[in-house]
Amino acid sequence: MTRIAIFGVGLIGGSLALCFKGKPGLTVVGYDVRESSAAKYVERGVVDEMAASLRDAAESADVIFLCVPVGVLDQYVREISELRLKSGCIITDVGSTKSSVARTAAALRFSGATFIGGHPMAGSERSGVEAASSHLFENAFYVLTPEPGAPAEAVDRLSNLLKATKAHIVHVNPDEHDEIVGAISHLPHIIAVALVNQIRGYNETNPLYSVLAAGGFRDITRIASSDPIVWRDILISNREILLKLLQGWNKETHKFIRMLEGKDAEGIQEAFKQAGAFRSQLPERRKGMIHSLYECYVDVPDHPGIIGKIATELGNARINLSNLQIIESREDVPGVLRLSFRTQDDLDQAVEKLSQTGHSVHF
Ligand SMILES: NC(=O)C1=CN([C@@H]2O[C@H](COP(=O)(O)OP(=O)(O)OC[C@H]3O[C@@H](n4cnc5c(N)ncnc54)[C@H](O)[C@@H]3O)[C@@H](O)[C@H]2O)C=CC1
Ligand SMILES: O=C(O)C(=O)Cc1ccc(O)cc1
Repeated sequence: MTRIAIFGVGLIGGSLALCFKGKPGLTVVGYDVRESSAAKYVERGVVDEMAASLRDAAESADVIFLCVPVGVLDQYVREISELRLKSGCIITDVGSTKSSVARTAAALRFSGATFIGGHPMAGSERSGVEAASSHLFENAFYVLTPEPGAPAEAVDRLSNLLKATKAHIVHVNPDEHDEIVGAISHLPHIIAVALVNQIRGYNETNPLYSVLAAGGFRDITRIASSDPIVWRDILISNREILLKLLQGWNKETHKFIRMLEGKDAEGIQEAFKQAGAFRSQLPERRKGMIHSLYECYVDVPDHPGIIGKIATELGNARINLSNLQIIESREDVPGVLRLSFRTQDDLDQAVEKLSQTGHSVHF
């Protein structure tokens, strides 16, 4: 039996637990400092057992997953290094930054255990075990950041275990990870929050701002609803890289200021053209930072009942819809529905079914 201990059974810890639970040869033990989190994961039954203490969970584990906010990660790693761990035990984490925890772990001795940093590159703006899903990591990248001297046997064992997530394992150096993920995930979160707060300010004097906020605003700001504690810790942990990235962002916004001041129509057009060309090259259906679910868009002509009709068609074909959102629903323009599914298979079946029945489906 391989005993897996999950510390911090929230969105990511709970999703990992659901991937492992019920697999032959695996037992999943949960531990959370917060009573409210522990009560929720026990109630949802995402783990086989609940540990009474961090020591109990760690000392009996073959693999330990640290799924706590980045700000307390180093402290957990230090605490665990002082325990009598099983020989061959693997300690890994899921933190969104990797340099700090890698440095902390490299300076510690784990007597017979190995630390291997990790970061599943999938998630959502939701948090807590109630948002956990065994499908969360399917098709996403799962970054591992093993030290050059880490035993290959331990890295292979962890990679094999992670097959249960259906994610693609990639090895990246911790500093390079923080630079890239800073740019593609942390900076966008800052921009989304800053943008929402800018509009929130205008809305205080005129509530029409939020009334009229349409699909584009919602699309670009979804991640502004992310957990404040988790993101406070990520940004502080990656602050040096983010300060450089924000200078780059300032340059980009200044380009627009100059183009608008100079009425540079060609420059504006070119900026949209270049951005569109790069964006259209991004992997379409691979899950990752942008798509947290399997999604497609369906054009809906503006007549009553069409939304119900589409939902019924999918229901009759036993295709499970996980979410449905109207992106645009003004009376004078055709609408767009965003349909979300939990698996690639459901999405593929839905696309086939809706295309057969004459709907225009796109991604
Ligand atoms: N949210 C996301 O989409 C992703 C998050 N991550 C990383 O996963 C880790 C966990 O994030 P989530 O699962 O989203 O958060 P969450 O808030 O859903 O879960 C965090 C869990 O850690 C527990 N916890 C333990 N010690 C804590 C302490 N001292 N202070 C606060 N909470 C404590 C909480 O009770 C909670 O159950 C973070 O390090 C984050 O950077 C990685 C990939 C995606
Ligand atoms: O919801 C989204 O698009 C995300 O960006 C999810 C996410 C959040 C944090 C991570 O470290 C990795 C992925």
